[in-house]
Parts: sequence; structure tokens; C-alpha cells
Amino acid sequence: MRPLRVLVVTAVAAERDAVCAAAGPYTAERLPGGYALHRPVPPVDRSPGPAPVALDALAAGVGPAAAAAATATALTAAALTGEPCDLVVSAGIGGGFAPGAPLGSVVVADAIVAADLGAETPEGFTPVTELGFGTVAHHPDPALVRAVAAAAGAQAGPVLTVSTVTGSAGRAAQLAARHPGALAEAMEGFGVAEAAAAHGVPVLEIRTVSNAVGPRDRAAWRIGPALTALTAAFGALPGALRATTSLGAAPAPQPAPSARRTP
Ligand SMILES: O=C(O)c1cccc(C(=O)CC[C@H]2O[C@@H](n3cnc4c(=O)[nH]cnc43)[C@H](O)[C@@H]2O)c1
Repeated sequence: MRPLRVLVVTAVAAERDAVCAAAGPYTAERLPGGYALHRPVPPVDRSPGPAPVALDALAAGVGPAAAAAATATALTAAALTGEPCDLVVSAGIGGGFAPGAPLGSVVVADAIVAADLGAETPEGFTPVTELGFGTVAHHPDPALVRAVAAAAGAQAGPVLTVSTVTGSAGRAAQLAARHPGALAEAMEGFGVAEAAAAHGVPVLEIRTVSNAVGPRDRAAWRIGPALTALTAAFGALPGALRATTSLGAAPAPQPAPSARRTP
């Protein structure tokens, strides 16, 4: 059975390495554009049974544009080599909105929202969709979100993509008011989701909370524990993906009856 091929896109190498730590040794493969795609070695188990899961990981750079460019490159390369990706995951640390997402917690996006893609008007911020073009949100498959969140001990909720890290209580309050229920913000999810959508591949976003969204206090970021939580979340991901039918994975085979009785 063909393994489920999952492309995990992080911003920085420390996040990519935290993802890879969940799955044993990796080797780096060069992609067009100079990207280093980390692939597990030895190749995933191909024995019969529920589809094995191969987690490939890529550090794309910070921000939605870098994320979209790297994701599109990796998806194109995978398709051209006859091993297309079944799922793309935007992953890394992120800021958590209080009180929903405390430091160290895990969030799986049920909506991946471009929170600052729009125009400033006399009436305030207007999203591009209200200007008559584009899209500002991607909605991952709800069954997949539920399965992954349950396996990872995560909450599910909207994750905002911003190009500027929030640094004040006022901005945090604005975002929370505009996006009720938002759990986290980060800088890449929407770019990854746009590339995935262009290739017709399902997308998820998984964030572990390193800091609170609010007044800037870089010294208070708890990056180490958030990266440890990221490794744990990705340790749980293959089991959750194998158990779901959302990605077309075949259910576990039933034992063949040893002797059939005819009536
Ligand atoms: O300095 C380090 O060791 C280090 C290790 C891992 C990651 C980093 C980053 O700075 C990652 C930047 C990345 O993190 C996301 N992020 C984290 N908190 C926020 C936030 O409050 N608002 C928006 N984005 C946040 C973001 O996706 C960045 O790309 C450093």
C-alpha cells in the first residue's frame, strides 16, 4: 500500500527539527530553489495493513509569502516524481490568545485565517473579500481536525496568519474582536494553505504556544517547551491519520475467514 505522504512546513529549522524528532532519523534532499526537504530514513514501512505515514519536513522561512513559495515548490516536486503529497501541515510555535490557549498548549486550526489581508478604511479594517476579491480563510476537513486534535491533546479553533507579530494589548483585542474564538496567531498558515489549495491537497495547521498574544515581551517567550510540545504532537499525528478515513487511507484489513460454511 502506498504510504500517506505528509508535507510538514515550518518557518525555521528549530521547528522542523522538533517535528523530525518525532520520527527518527532523517536525510536532507535538495529541491529546486535550494530548499532542503527532510525525509525519514529508512523509508517508511510498506508492509500490509493501514497505510503507513511518511512525514517530510521543510523549513520555509518566516511569513506567508515564504511559506507559500516553499510549499508550492515541494508539492510540485513531489507530483513530478510520482509521489504526490496527501496532506500538507503548517506547523510551529505561535502566540496564544488568552485565556483559551495558554503557554505550552497545542492548537489545531479549524480555520486558517489571513487576519491582515485587506485595506484600512475610515471605518476600520476591511478584508479583501469585502473588497470583491480573493479569500481570507481556509477550512480544514472537520473530521481530520477532530481526530488530530484528540490524538494530540489539542484544542481546535481558528488560527490567524499575520505578517506582523502582535505587540500590544490594543492590537490583540482588535484581532480577538474581529475573530471570535481565535486561539492562536502565527505567520505562515495561510500561505501554506493557499499553496495546498492550488494543488488540491488537504491542509492542517498545528501550533504549540510559545508566548501570549499581547504586549511584546520577547524574554517571556517559552520556545523550548513549545518545541517539546511540537515533537509530542507530531508523535501522535501518524496514529491519528491512520485511524481516519478522511485522507482516503484504507481501513485496517479484517482477518480472512479461515473456513466458510455454505448454508
Ligand atoms: O530563537 C529561537 O530559538 C527560535 C526557535 C524556534 C522558533 C523561533 C521563532 O522565532 C519562530 C518564528 C515563528 O513563530 C511564530 N510565532 C511565534 N509566536 C508568534 C506570535 O506571537 N505571533 C506571530 N507569530 C508567532 C511565527 O509563525 C514565526 O514564523 C525562534
